[in-house]
Parts: sequence; structure tokens; C-alpha cells
Amino acid sequence: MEAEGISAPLSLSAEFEGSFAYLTVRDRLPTILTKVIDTLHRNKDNFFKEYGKEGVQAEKTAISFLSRLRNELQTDKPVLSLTDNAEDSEAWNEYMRRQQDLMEDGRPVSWFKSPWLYMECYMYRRIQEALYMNPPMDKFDVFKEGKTQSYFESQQAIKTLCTYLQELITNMENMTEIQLRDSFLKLLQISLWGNKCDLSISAGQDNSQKSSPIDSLPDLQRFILVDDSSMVWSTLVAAQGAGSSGKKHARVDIILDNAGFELITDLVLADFLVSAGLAKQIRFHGKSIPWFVSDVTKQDFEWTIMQTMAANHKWMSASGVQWKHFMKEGTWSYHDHIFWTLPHEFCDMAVDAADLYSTLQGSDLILFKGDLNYRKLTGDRKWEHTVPFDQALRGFQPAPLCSLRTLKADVQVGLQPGQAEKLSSQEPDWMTNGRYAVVQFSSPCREQ
Ligand SMILES: O=P(O)(O)OC[C@@]1(O)O[C@H](CO)[C@@H](O)[C@@H]1O
Ligand SMILES: [Mn+2]
Repeated sequence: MEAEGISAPLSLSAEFEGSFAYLTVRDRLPTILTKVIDTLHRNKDNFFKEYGKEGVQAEKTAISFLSRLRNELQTDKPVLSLTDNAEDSEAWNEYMRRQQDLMEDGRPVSWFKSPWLYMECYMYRRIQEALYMNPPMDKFDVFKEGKTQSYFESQQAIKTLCTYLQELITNMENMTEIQLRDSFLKLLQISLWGNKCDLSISAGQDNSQKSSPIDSLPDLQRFILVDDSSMVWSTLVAAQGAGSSGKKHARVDIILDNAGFELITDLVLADFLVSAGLAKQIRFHGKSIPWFVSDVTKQDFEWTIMQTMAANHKWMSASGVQWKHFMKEGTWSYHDHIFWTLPHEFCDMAVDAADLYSTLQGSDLILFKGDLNYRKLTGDRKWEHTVPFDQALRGFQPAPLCSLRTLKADVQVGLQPGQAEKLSSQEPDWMTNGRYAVVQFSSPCREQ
């Protein structure tokens, strides 16, 4: 899509044999689909217990939907319109028509010929269609087991992090601005590396946090390829404006990514921002349907706060109680606009989700977590690595924004000349092995 007439390179696509997109569509997506089918099989008795024969029949039909979907994918069939009449179905079908218009010589839109970003998002939406079309399966989260396992497998790291947070809060009034800044930067990096724990790249394999999130920071520093965290800090400080009540009114929006440990790192960061008076309001943005295996839904968000509150650990439960209070008093709020589970590049948001775009324009700082959000920020296109991040956003500038992303797809902009070449010579898979990360900032007020 050409936003504001800004030209852009080709989209990543599985049509490029051997590319990461090709290997993902050929291997990883079918694996994820097979795991979804297995999950439904394994829950057959539960469906019978809860819903009787109707539940078992729904499960069977959903499995046949998903098996057909896997065959369509593996044999590169033309994509199909959605037929579940959900709130977002027309937006999806309109997007398919747009993609069809872009196809050369009238070739149909298909899995190995169309943009990877579209096809991967489309797969997750077709999984949801299989459930929508087979009530009472429509409310079942096929990825719930993996997300809760990631939380339970990361307990030690969560305890360490909540203890660290409470220590910061206890000492906060004695902190100098430098100490406050250093604490913020540490928690920002912990949230950044929390993004390693993603179940899509691992095709559902356990990807929980085993090491101490604090102790591992010094060793990870050298793997941060772009570090604009000082600009994030100065944006936050500049956003402190005394309103009539003399209180600070900064609003921070966090576009969430994965549940489990990563979500805890985001809640801890958000708690610090409010407790340190750096933000008056935090708006969390999650997904309205189960997405990319481990992405946060409203149920995951509420479950995680409740679990942390109920933990048999003093500082975990203290943190969970505080987070529940922030939600109750409205300091924190959770939102799940359907745009986040559409396939659109973010440069389309101002037109295709104008309400969301104008909401985000009211933010003082937007933190985008994770790789899929980075792919949508940059349009998942084959940019030269030295193209500035601002340029790759192609006009998507609702407010000062920062991507906190571990690299798991072969799109990366804003690097120094020679930086990508050096990395490729050392580690050919540096863009997709999840070992590297960026803290990449862009602001409408910064000269382009
Ligand atoms: O957004 P996240 O959770 O950081 O990563 C999502 C992801 O795992 O899924 C896609 C590959 O299947 C890539 O965008 C990325 O590897
Ligand atoms: Mn994710």
C-alpha cells in the first residue's frame, strides 16, 4: 500500500524461495496449525464434559476446518474470503480485494505468492474462523496452554523482577534523577529482552525466562544494535507538564506483544512509570482474538494480574495487588481495537483505523513491543538496512514512539553503514535468531 505516496520496496514474501518468509510459510506455520489441531484433539473429553455431544461435534468440525486450512496453505491455494460475519470480517475481505488488485497478471492471492505479513496474519484469523463457525468452540483459546505454561515456567524470573520493582519503589523518594533514569533504562531493557519469550518463533516450544532478567543485562548490552533509550527518557521527562492540579499528566501507551514473562516485564515497567510519577496514565493495547500463539488477549491480561496477586510470594502478590488497584482506579486501562489483529501495515492506520490513530495521537509516548509490531511499523518490506527508521514508517507518526524488538524476521532499518555487513559475516542469521534487539525511537517533532 502506498501511504502518502511514499514509495516503498517489495514486501517480504514466501515467493522468494529459501527466504525466512518461505521457510516460515512452508515449515513453521503448518507446524503451528498441527499443534492447534492436536490441542483440540487433546481437549475432546473436556468439551464432552462441558458441552456434551454438541461440544464433541463442534470440536470435530473445527478440526476438519483446520485440516482443510493446512492443506490450502501447503498446496498454495488461493486465499478465501471469511464467512463468519464477525466484526472484522469485512475489513479482512476488503484487504483481500486490495491485495488481489496488486497481484500481477491477475494471479490469485495465495500463500506462497502474496506478502508474508498478510498471509501469516490471515492464518491466525482463519484459525479463529474455524472456532467462530463452531460454537460453543468460539470462546476457546487454542493457545492458552502455551501462554500459561510460559508464565508458570518463568516463576523464578518473575519473583526476581517483582522483588527488584518493590525495592525501587521503597527507595524511590531518595533517588536522584540519574538514579531514576538508570532504573528506568534497566526496566526498559528488561521489557526489551522479555520479547525473546515468544511462542510463534519457537512454533510453540517452551520459550520461558530461565535466567535472572536483571543479572543478564550487562552481557546482553552488546546485542542491542540500535539504542535510542536516552531519547525515550528525555521524551518522558519533557512530557512532565504541570496541569492545573500541578500533577504530571504524561500518558504512555504500551502496544503489548506476548503473554507470560514478557507481559510481566511490561507491567513492571508500567508500575515504575506511575510510581515514579513519570506517567499519570498507562493504556495497554492487546489483541481481540488469540494471535501469533503467545500474544496477549484481555483474558491473558486479567489472568496474569490475578495470578500474580495470588502468588505465594510477598513481592509478587504486592505487585499484583498494586496492578489490580491501578486498573480499578483507571490509572491503567486495557484496550483491544480490532486493527491490531488485522494484516495492515501501520502506515495504513490513519486511513483504515482513523479512530485508533487519533486515540494514539493523544499519547506522550507509545511503546511498541516485539517483532510483529516492528514488521508492521516498517511494512515488512525489503528496506536497505541504512534507511532511517522515520522513513520506513512512511508517515505513521501519531506520537513519539519507540519499538522494543528482538529480531526474529529479516527486516531491519536504521543501522549504520557497514553494520549489517559486519553482522552477516559473523552470524548470517543475525536477523532471525532472536539474539539481537533494537530500541528504536521516532518522534513527529524531531526533524526528519
Ligand atoms: O511479535 P513477536 O512475538 O516478537 O514475534 C512474532 C514472530 O515470532 O512471528 C513471526 C514469525 O512467524 C515473526 O514476526 C516473529 O518471528
Ligand atoms: Mn508475539
